[in-house]
Amino acid sequence: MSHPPTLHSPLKVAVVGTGYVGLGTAALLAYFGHQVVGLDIDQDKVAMLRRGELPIYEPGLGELMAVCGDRLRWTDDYASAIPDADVIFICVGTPPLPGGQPDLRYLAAAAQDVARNLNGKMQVVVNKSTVPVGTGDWVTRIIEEHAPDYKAHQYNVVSNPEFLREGTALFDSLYPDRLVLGGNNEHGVARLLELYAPLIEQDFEAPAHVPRPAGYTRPEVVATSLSSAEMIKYAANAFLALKISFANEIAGLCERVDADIEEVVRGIGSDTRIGRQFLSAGAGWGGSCFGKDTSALISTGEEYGYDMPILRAAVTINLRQRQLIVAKLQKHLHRLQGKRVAVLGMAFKPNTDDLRDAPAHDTIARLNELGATVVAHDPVAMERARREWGHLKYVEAESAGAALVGADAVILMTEWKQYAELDWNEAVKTMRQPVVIDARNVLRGGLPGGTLERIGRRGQSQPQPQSGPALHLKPEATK
Ligand SMILES: NC(=O)c1ccc[n+]([C@@H]2O[C@H](COP(=O)([O-])OP(=O)(O)OC[C@H]3O[C@@H](n4cnc5c(N)ncnc54)[C@H](O)[C@@H]3O)[C@@H](O)[C@H]2O)c1
Ligand SMILES: O=c1ccn([C@@H]2O[C@H](COP(=O)(O)OP(=O)(O)O[C@H]3O[C@H](CO)[C@@H](O)[C@H](O)[C@H]3O)[C@@H](O)[C@H]2O)c(=O)[nH]1
Repeated sequence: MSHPPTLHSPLKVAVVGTGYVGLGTAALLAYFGHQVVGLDIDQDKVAMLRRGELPIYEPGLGELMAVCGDRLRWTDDYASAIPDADVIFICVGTPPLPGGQPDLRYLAAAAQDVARNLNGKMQVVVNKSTVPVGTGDWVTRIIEEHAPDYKAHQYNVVSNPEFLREGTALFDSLYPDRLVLGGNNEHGVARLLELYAPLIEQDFEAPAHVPRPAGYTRPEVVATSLSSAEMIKYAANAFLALKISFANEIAGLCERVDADIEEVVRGIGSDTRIGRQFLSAGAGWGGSCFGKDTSALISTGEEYGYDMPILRAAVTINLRQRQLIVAKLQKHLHRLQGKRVAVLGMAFKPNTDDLRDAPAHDTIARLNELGATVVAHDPVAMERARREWGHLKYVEAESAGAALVGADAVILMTEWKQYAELDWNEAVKTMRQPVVIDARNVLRGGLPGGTLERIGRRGQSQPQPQSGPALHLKPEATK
């Protein structure tokens, strides 16, 4: 493991909320040499972190934290974290309310507790949570109301939205495309530039387990107004979600006209104006952000009497995509009552145990409704599913191979590397009916002795003779 940089002016940082974003922020800043305290009201989380355990599965994060030593500590006590901090990041959750708007109660509570513990000496409050435009000003007002030593304009909140992806949080944090800093608090923005200097200059030794990619130089610093920074975060996620829905819509047409979405995407994505990323057709997007943030943007539009038809369509296509998976199953198995269906992958994407808005949830729920017996497996999310998916009926499988034994069909829901690397030609021989629904377009080639359905690609509706071409991996699936 490599060593962190020697900072000329380490700052004291408090990170409020130790979810994916809070942990990523705390680890990054401590790695850069700052003194960081992570604060959470969830005492179990704090106890785990103090024991050196991670409450989430995020590759490489534990290793990075381990080299930070006593530059990184954890607390549930605002009074021990806030008064000493030069910079305070708010990273609490903003989950969706039933109407689509974000629930800002955690943010309000955190802002009040931060305010009550400020020391009146030019501390900088930074919002990293994803919030609707105008929220930063609202947080400033909360601080004005609750900070005992408030001085006019001193605490104007700075917005520093986060763009990390779960599963690759460290890579995204160490080598970001851009750093967005929004606000009219000159002192605050200057402090953030100082805090992020190692990142902006790329003046740190890359950790051995997250090497700097070839050709990467430094992030672009995008300085904006507070409102623009808040809007950038939503617009970025909405655009990525839109790209995926576009690919899925075209994939549906490909199936009907006998074209192949993978070839089409390669063809359009090689145009640099379009780009190849986020055009993988499949079960659609899930996770804690895309669904929540597209809904939040649509509901902000509604607040202003402004319709957002493109975004509404992206959401509709995403829902349709989830239904498509079971429809493909019905095409081969017809009535699903009493059929045994293996589901490989529960998390919303590989390399995370996050189950929020995972497409697998809706698939299992629908299979439950239709009376199928579900056998499910995930390399890391099984335990979390036990806690969070108690309302679903499924049998846990010990391994992917075990899930397939005696099954009438298998749905590959999450493109975990180990699923792609299964010896599929052998595995399907253990099934009662060798029907494979590849909902992430990971498997290539034919499936001798089996029936393969994919998204937007020519499938293989009948078992092929054993002499047919064997399956091999899509190259990206092994990265
Ligand atoms: N998950 C991601 O990949 C990601 C990426 C970019 C941005 N975001 C945004 O960042 C924010 C945080 O997301 P997350 O996924 O890290 O959330 P999370 O739900 O994983 O974690 C939030 C944490 O905040 C804590 N918390 C709640 N109220 C608190 C309070 N008053 N004081 C202290 N701690 C409190 C919770 O106990 C929890 O540990 C959200 O707005 C999200 O949209 C998330
Ligand atoms: O071509 C693609 C790419 C992704 N997905 C799906 O889209 C979802 C989201 O994937 P990804 O964006 O990789 O993960 P997140 O961790 O949700 O990250 C998104 O949401 C975060 C929270 O706001 C942002 O910070 C990130 O920049 C943004 O990429 C997952 O279900 C993926 O399976 C596809 O279906 N096709």
